[in-house]
Amino acid sequence: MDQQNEWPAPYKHIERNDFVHRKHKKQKEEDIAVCVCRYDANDPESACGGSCLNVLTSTECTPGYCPCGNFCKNQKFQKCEYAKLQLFKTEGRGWGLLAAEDIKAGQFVIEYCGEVISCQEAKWRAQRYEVEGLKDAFIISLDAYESIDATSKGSLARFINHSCQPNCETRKWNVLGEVRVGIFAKQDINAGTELAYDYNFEWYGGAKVRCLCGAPSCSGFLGAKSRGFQEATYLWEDGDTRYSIENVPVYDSEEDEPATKILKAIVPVKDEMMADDGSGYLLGVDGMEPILFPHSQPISVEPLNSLPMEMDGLKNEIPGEDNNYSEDAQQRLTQKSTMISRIRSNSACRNYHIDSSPTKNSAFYPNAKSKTNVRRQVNIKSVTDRLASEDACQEIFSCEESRNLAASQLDALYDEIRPAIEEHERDTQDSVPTSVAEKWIEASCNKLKAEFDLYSSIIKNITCTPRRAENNMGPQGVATENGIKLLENGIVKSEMQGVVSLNGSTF
Ligand SMILES: C[S@@+](CC[C@H](N)C(=O)[O-])C[C@H]1O[C@@H](n2cnc3c(N)ncnc32)[C@H](O)[C@@H]1O
Repeated sequence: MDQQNEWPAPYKHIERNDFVHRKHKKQKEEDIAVCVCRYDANDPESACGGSCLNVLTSTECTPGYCPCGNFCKNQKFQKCEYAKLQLFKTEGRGWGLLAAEDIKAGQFVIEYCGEVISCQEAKWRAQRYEVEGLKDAFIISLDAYESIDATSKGSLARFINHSCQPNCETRKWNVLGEVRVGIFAKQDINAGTELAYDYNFEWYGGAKVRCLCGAPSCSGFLGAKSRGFQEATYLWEDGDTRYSIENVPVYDSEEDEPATKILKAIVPVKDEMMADDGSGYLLGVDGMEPILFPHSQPISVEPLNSLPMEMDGLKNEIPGEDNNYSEDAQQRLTQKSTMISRIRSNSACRNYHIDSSPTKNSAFYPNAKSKTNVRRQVNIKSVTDRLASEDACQEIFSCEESRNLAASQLDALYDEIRPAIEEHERDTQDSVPTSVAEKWIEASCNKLKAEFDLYSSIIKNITCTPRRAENNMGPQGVATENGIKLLENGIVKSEMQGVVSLNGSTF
């Protein structure tokens, strides 16, 4: 067997993500989530087990802040608490990874490490790799804005193949303020079983690759449901037989199929794994426990269990069709008003997202319509022109003044915190410090309250105070230019009779 088949293509083994387009974030003290666990020597679960508040929100405890100190069990990414794993050569799917010990359902298996790059860079790289003829794709999506590329730097997780009936899954965790991707067991996995997860929605391979997972419900291609896959333009090359079905043993019936498949395993000893091949790359798995299997001895690999396929539940938040406003109305939006459109809490990160770029989504979903908060502006003067009561007009003007003040305070705050927002947009695009978000929320609430007071005052005074004489008003019952439609048959008609009808009562 030549060198190319004997070893995987060289790559640098890392156990921490390498940030290529930005710096690693420094977690701010105010953003550290501290749990309320207390270590109890008689109960190992007490030190940040399944009921730890941080575990429940997929957040690792921060060393030095966790009340359980060194007993804390919720620092698995940070401490690289991986399962024992074994690299092996599959039939037809290149290299794969198998469990070298029994793994429990839910157990953290390994982190998917690589270079953290922007999604744009991921697209470029995927195209470049395809042009360069790389058959294996190692880019997975981290979030809407970033991807992890394990092509030239990565952890052993880069060798985990895809299955449409996987025994593992990816989960995102917040570790010291950064989102990291872990491979977790979906079920109990016996030693010797190949590990696999469903690449759908994670897949950023440029090329369409026929799936050889062998599952009865196989979708046919890798990542057939993912975004990267749909954008790919791939021409199947005639000579490309690597992933052809012919290369895979076919069993006519269950009796024909051996209970365990003997596969060629690569069983490097630790020194070999860490050996520098002189090219600047380290082959294999430094930092791992020595592999259990003796050198060159064939190992038995259990086929993946045939479980019903579980579809990834990922929902793309593509704005829907529920926009009741006209194109004109949308165009009237100023950029600033749309900048302050949305603050959403991010349960995985416990931070807040201040969306200053409403058009951002469209870059990723070119066909998606952006959902903007269009609000009709009320022409206050046109309303007060219709009211005979000076007090009513004064009340509305005063509410309007408060609303304007709150709006300008929000604008000023935006200018003040824009550097922080923009820094985080560039860095993670996903979060800003809690203190910034809190200020923002407070100012937004003040503005909303002021708006509410203003509109309440308008409605109250329109319905409960006398109007000016009809010849001083616009078309009867309809204030066309301000978007408020006065009730034609109820209030106005009653008012002309000298009474105002409210909820069916006559005053
Ligand atoms: C993340 S790598 C996995 C490790 C890879 N097998 C190797 O040898 O380095 C993903 C690549 O493995 C191959 N692969 C993974 N799962 C596969 C499957 N179910 N069927 C066919 N090829 C698969 C594809 O070439 C894919 O681009």
